[in-house]
Amino acid sequence: MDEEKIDENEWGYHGEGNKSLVVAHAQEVVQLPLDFVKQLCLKVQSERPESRCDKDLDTLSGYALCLPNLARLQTYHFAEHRPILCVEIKPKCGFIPFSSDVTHEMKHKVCRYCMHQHLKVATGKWKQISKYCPLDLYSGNKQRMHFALKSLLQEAQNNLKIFKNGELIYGCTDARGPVADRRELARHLKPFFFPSNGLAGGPNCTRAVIRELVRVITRVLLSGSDKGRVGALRLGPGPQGPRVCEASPFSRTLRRQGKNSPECSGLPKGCLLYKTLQVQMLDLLDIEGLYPLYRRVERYLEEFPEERKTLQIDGPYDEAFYQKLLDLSTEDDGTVAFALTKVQQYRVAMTAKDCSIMIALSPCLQDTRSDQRPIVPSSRSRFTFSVSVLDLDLKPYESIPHQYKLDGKIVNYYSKTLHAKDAAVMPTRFKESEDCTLVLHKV
Ligand SMILES: O=P(O)(O)O[C@@H]1[C@@H](OP(=O)(O)O)[C@H](OP(=O)(O)O)[C@H](O)[C@H](OP(=O)(O)O)[C@H]1OP(=O)(O)O
Ligand SMILES: Nc1ncnc2c1ncn2[C@@H]1O[C@H](COP(=O)(O)OP(=O)(O)OP(=O)(O)O)[C@@H](O)[C@H]1O
Repeated sequence: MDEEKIDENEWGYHGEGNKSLVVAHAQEVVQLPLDFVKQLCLKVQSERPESRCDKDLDTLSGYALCLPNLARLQTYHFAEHRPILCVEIKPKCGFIPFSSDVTHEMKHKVCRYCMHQHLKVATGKWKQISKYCPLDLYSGNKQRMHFALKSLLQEAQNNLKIFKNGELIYGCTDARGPVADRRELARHLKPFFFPSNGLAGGPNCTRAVIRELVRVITRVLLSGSDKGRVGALRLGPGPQGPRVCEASPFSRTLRRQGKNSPECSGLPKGCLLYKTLQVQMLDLLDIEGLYPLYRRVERYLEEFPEERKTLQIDGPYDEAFYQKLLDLSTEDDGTVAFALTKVQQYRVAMTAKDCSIMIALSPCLQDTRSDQRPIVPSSRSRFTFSVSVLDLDLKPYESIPHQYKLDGKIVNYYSKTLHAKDAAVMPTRFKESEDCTLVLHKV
């Protein structure tokens, strides 16, 4: 920061430990010298993935967000000398739309993530289709959750990153490939999960280590107390819409085995996944039902542009804004007020559909008690952990038309791909039946 401009009044006492005194900046946003920003840009340029380099850092504003490093443990700030593992998951939308405004039948069967995969591969964003399905992760069923996490480990895309002591050791920077392979990952993880035994290397070791990681992450994701205000956003007695996505390889395998649908355990109410899903489900109408309401607000704003502030389109996202989110009625009375409430709820839901969960784990000593801090056990180890949510800046009002177009594109492309696949299978079927006919001919 520019020394001359640093003002002590913008800083406040935060706390202190044995060695450090911690002060926090009054704003979130901090001011930076322009030269520093320019130099920083040059320094990090070579490390940026090619696919992101079309975007330049804003070197002229001189402002930046100052955030805690969530790859570090958030419950135990002064234990930084202990090794820290951090798993970042971007789970995406965990439910299938239940709105009656949905016109594409496919959207009631296959989740958006699984459909979107086909478009992403076709456009070269990723190389191959992932077996990950958010509905498996959000199912609360351990078997399904393990499958979802293993699928993320196979094909991380931008949905999984793993950091060791703050440094990225596993994940994808872009379609050109992963940062490391599973064997290398297991080598990094082994001291965390098998600290004192000489587990031999090789594929069995890799499998054992990955299994431990998957189990620990599942336990953490299912943990949590039922505190916090998100409880107020509960959408009724239980989850709505289908609980299984027809495209998930997990449910497809079960169907092939004659089991209709996998067991749905449901998520414990206090856990972060449950809370995230509740917020995502504020998207009550789906983009198809929402878009005409957005148009209504737009028409109103065209006529009364000065109202933009009163309607809190660009914030402030304060108590009054929060209170409006609680009105879950879907009965349209034709007013701008109704349309605006649904638009704002949609923006909040979209934010929750795109946020990331950071799970930081640090091995703890055998005598650490779980009433001192949250602890998750693995077979041979115990970890103290913290869970944080990242990327919660509200999705802009202006992105709604883009959402509407993208939705149509995703569904149409998916339907077209399925159709093409069916058509490709058909001639084979005819061929098979012709072969059969030949066998049955009289001789
Ligand atoms: O629309 P989606 O589902 O593709 O989500 C976008 C993300 O793509 P993903 O599917 O996760 O690979 C996309 O992620 P990437 O930049 O592709 O890693 C962004 O998070 C984007 O948000 P924003 O527009 O930058 O605020 C996200 O856009 P929003 O739809 O959340 O606005
Ligand atoms: N406070 C933080 N602590 C640790 N890592 C962070 C923090 N904020 C961001 N990151 C890292 O930087 C990445 C990008 O951050 P973020 O998702 O907030 O950017 P974004 O531009 O909003 O991305 P997108 O729009 O693609 O979701 C995250 O995936 C995470 O790995």
